Amino acid sequence: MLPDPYPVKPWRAPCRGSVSLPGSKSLTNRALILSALTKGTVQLEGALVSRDSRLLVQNLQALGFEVSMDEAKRSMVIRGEGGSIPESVADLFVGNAGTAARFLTAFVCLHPDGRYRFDGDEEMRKRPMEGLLDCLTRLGARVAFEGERNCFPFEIQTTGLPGGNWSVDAGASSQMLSALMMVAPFASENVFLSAPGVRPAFVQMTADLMHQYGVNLSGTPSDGYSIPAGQSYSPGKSRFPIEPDATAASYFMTLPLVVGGSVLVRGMHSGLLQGDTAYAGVLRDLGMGITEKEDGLLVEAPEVYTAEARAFSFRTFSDTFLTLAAVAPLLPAPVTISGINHTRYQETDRIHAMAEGLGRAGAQVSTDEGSITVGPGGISGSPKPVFIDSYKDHRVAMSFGILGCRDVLGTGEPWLYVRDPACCAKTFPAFFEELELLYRNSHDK
Ligand SMILES: O=C(O)C1=C[C@@H](OP(=O)(O)O)[C@@H](O)[C@H](O)C1
Ligand SMILES: C=C(OP(=O)(O)O)C(=O)O
Repeated sequence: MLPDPYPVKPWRAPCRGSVSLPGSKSLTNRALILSALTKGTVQLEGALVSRDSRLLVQNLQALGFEVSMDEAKRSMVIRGEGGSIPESVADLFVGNAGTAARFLTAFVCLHPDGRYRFDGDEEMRKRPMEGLLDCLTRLGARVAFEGERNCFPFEIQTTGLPGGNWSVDAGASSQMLSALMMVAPFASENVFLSAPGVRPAFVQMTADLMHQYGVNLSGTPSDGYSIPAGQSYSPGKSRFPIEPDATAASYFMTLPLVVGGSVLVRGMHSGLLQGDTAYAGVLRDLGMGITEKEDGLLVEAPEVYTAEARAFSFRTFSDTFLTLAAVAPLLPAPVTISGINHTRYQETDRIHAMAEGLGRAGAQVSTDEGSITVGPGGISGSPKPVFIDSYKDHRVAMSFGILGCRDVLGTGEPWLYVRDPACCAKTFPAFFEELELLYRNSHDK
């Protein structure tokens, strides 16, 4: 059990060594859905074992699928039902997992005569579902809301999916489009699916993974996709490897900026399916050394950072904006991060959470609806401890966990405390343990 609040240990030595990452959340949860739609058994290797993937596994089990998990081996075995959903009635709980919420809502609609009740955490009850529910309703589903309209909890009555033109307003979350793409091959006729203005990165990942599972679709995130009916999913091999999580990588890639030295982030490279690999480009722009090695990405602190104001759009890899925002006060000039208005409706209002935490740490921060600007300085050697509220958001906790590694007091004594560090369990249960391991490795003489 981690202490709460968690005192982050400041580093007295430059970083050295390597780190291994958990499996990608986005790929694990997509592969679980696609595997459940195959006609055979698929074993996922290197899968993410965390709250978000467990929720998807438990819900698939509640829907009658055979799914087993070997946590130590990071392996999951799923028996697909070829596009059928065994149970016609189930009670599903999606926690605060956006992927589970959106993917499963579309997935259950494959049942020709189903009735499913959905609920989630209090925070999930506020997250956007409207575009997806509107589209599914137009396709024949009926939704009864227990509380606020277009929010969890609700009961959805399903009738199977007709083909034709499907369009979805996925501006609030690209997961709504991904959810519909994955079930579209089982519609009764060919589907043309469009979502004008969608953020493309995770949609491209969905298309790529569908290809890897043997399904034909043509198009692009911005133009829409044609998805022929009558296809079936099969990865063409019984073991399917899951990439390491590129968003999780961002924390350790940023560590040398805070403490100096270098780190090898195992398994990371620019050719992964995950759009969040683009974060490496931001670090490179800031002057960090990024070298592709055979076994991962070597990230090195530069001697000096460019002392000019910087502006970055994080629109297509916004899960990593928190990582940069947290350490921005340590840079010599202001940093503006834009394109992130949608993150106000994720695990928490992320722009607010980051601004509030950085303010507590003494940083100069300004925000508007879709951006945050963080000035240099302000993280001074005040002996007063800084307590960071995680807002139950794993990425807030992990980002500030990296900032706390800077030895601002010059004594090695903790100055930054992360409240509710256990919220990392959403995607990276061992985050603080991995950070401590790297600390020990770097401080070993
Ligand atoms: O499809 C996915 O796996 C994801 C899409 C993104 O969500 P939004 O499209 O809601 O921004 C991202 O923030 C989330 O962590 C994972
Ligand atoms: C936005 C995120 O998660 P979710 O899948 O719940 O949308 C995230 O992991 O940063």
